[in-house]
Amino acid sequence: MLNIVLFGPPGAGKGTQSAKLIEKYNLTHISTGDLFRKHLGEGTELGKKAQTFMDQGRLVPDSLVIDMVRDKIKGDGQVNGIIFDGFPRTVAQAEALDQLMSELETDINGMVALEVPEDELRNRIMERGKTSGRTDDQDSEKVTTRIQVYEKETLPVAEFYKKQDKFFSINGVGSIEEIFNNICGVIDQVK
Ligand SMILES: Nc1ncnc2c1ncn2[C@@H]1O[C@H](COP(=O)(O)OP(=O)(O)OP(=O)(O)O)[C@@H](O)[C@H]1O
Ligand SMILES: Nc1ncnc2c1ncn2[C@@H]1O[C@H](COP(=O)(O)O)[C@@H](O)[C@H]1O
Repeated sequence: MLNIVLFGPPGAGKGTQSAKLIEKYNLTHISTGDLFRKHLGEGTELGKKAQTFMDQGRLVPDSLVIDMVRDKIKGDGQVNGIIFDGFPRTVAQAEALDQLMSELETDINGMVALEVPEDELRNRIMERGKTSGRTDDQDSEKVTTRIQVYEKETLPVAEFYKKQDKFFSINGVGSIEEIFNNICGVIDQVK
């Protein structure tokens, strides 16, 4: 299996690049944000529990996220590999993912981090908010909270993968194609 964590702040381009990567490498896409939005749309209990946190731009509690990812992976059955997008977002989630990978007798090949300056992130998110229907995209204060939460709670996850020699940084500014080619360069190295 080829398992990649696509990492970066809100608006860095993880979803955009994931769509291209799953096609090229025949992988499964697990975006915890997309999964929560699906639960929200279907009005499930999990969706209701996640909504308050998502509306405020805060992280959904680890136990809910980890159980959802475990169910998704086990439910998907045999796959070629997985692109994780927006997960893990805390060190506890990263530890749980390692545990999950070992249960499946596989491992994370690498983390690819998209680096994008804050001004550019804000522009991208506010632009996306015009059409995404995401309430957390349309309010500048919520965007600020999401970026602060990323810096405080999520950036330490990069250290977790650096310690395992699995961290690769990519410039996330430029054309989508150019960034894609650079990510593929890393994946071809770790696969
Ligand atoms: N290289 C790029 N240059 C300019 N805009 C981009 C680039 N890549 C993606 N975008 C745009 O920026 C916005 C955010 O991209 P995307 O949704 O892929 O980010 P994300 O990291 O998945 O965000 P989030 O974590 O908030 O869901 C989208 O509107 C997308 O079209
Ligand atoms: N891995 C996650 N941990 C906690 N909370 C999460 C996680 N993934 C998504 N969320 C919640 O959903 C929104 C939107 O996520 P995007 O990745 O930006 O689509 C996020 O702000 C959290 O509230």
